[in-house]
Amino acid sequence: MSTSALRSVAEHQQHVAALLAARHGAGGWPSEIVALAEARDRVLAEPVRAPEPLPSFDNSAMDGYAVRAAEVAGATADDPTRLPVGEDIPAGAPVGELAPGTARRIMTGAPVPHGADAVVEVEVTDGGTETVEIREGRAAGTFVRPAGSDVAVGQEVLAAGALLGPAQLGVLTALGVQDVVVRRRPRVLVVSTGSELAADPTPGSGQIRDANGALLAAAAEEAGGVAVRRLWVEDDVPTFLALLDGELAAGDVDLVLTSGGVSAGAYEVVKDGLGPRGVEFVKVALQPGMPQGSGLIEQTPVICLPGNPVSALTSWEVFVRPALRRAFGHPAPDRPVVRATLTEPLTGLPGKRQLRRARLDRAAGTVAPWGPAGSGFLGWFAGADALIDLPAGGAPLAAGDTVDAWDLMSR
Ligand SMILES: Nc1nc2c(c(=O)[nH]1)N[C@H]1C(S)=C(S)[C@@H](COP(=O)(O)OP(=O)(O)OC[C@H]3O[C@@H](n4cnc5c(N)ncnc54)[C@H](O)[C@@H]3O)O[C@H]1N2
Ligand code: MOO
Repeated sequence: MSTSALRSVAEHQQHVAALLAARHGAGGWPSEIVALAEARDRVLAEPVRAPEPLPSFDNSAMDGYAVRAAEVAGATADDPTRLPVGEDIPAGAPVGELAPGTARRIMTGAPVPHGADAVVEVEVTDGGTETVEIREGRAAGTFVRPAGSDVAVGQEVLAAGALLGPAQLGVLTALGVQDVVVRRRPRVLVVSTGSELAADPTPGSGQIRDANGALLAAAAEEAGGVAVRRLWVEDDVPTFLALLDGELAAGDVDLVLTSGGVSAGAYEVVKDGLGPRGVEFVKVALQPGMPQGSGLIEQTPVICLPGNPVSALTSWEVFVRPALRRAFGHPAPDRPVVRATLTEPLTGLPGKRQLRRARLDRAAGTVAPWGPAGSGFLGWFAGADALIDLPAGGAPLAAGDTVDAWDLMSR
């Protein structure tokens, strides 16, 4: 096939993205309520407003003495102010009172007593427990963290679309939020095709294990989805279609991901089975990942990836992962792309964009190609952590030239 007949990577990306974006129609991606403890890495479907202020009471920012600022205003090292010390206020103590003309020892995070309006840090005192010598004045408000000074009650603390990571789960816990409305995780059905795939852990002659099922299920989960089921089917069109129709009847799948059976051979079960049902099979100007299929079966997006495991995983990264994450509203759908310096010469392909497995040295800003370009080298992929993105037709690159690299360690 001449390269001019190939679909561009960008065009196929748009095609897959449109199919996934339309999955739930005008109503948008469905949401569900989950307990905060289950909400890590989920995407908020609705904003969260603070049900209470944070901090919830005025508290001390320092270990020191709660005082009335006016009473210590003139204190200096040469002319300190001496005050009697009342009851200690450790963190966890209830809010109390500060009698006029006194100070109370107070610890970081402990409630500032009524009457006090400043905290003098222990370092500018003599640390006394009966009486205290204050050696520097402090303006009203000093070292007091007022209630609501971080988050005001009713404030939108997190917007719809926020990803719930450590800081977000922390603030929601601090505010007493117990459950959140999040986008439902996309449900991915992973179907590996090929009569060479062994059901048994010890493959017979000519048989192999289902690497694609494992890597695509893991990829779906890494992207924020759920691999609802992982199936294998032999190269038999009626069996394949019966399996698919049965699975889709349940109506609980957002995306069917097949691998294998899409190229030019005699037993192309996916292409032969789904082509007549309206799924489009094209060749994309990409290596690895040239043969691709995409379409709808029973309103469910079906993306058909090539069988070579390196091709399947690269195709996932290029076409499916960003589109799926965009569809359910993930705020960071794309892998970060870094500009890095090649450690050795590299030449792309005349008519295809090429994604080469590579290792990034993030500190040095360098990238080393990792293994051969062919799509049969899954072992090399397993040792890589980046993909060098070589545009089609690129001139030979020398060590020291810069390239774009997709950082597969960053989400
Ligand atoms: N005459 C041509 N042959 C091929 C072409 C072509 O244009 N003309 N394209 C090549 C390219 S590029 C790719 S990529 C592959 C895609 O082939 P299929 O999608 O049809 O995949 P299969 O033939 O079923 O398998 C290819 C390869 O991958 C292994 N495989 C398949 N499934 C799994 C799995 N679940 N786990 C592990 N390995 C798997 C399979 O055994 C084959 O070795 O076609 C080229 N050929
Ligand atoms: O497109 Mo195939 O993925 O080059 O090996």
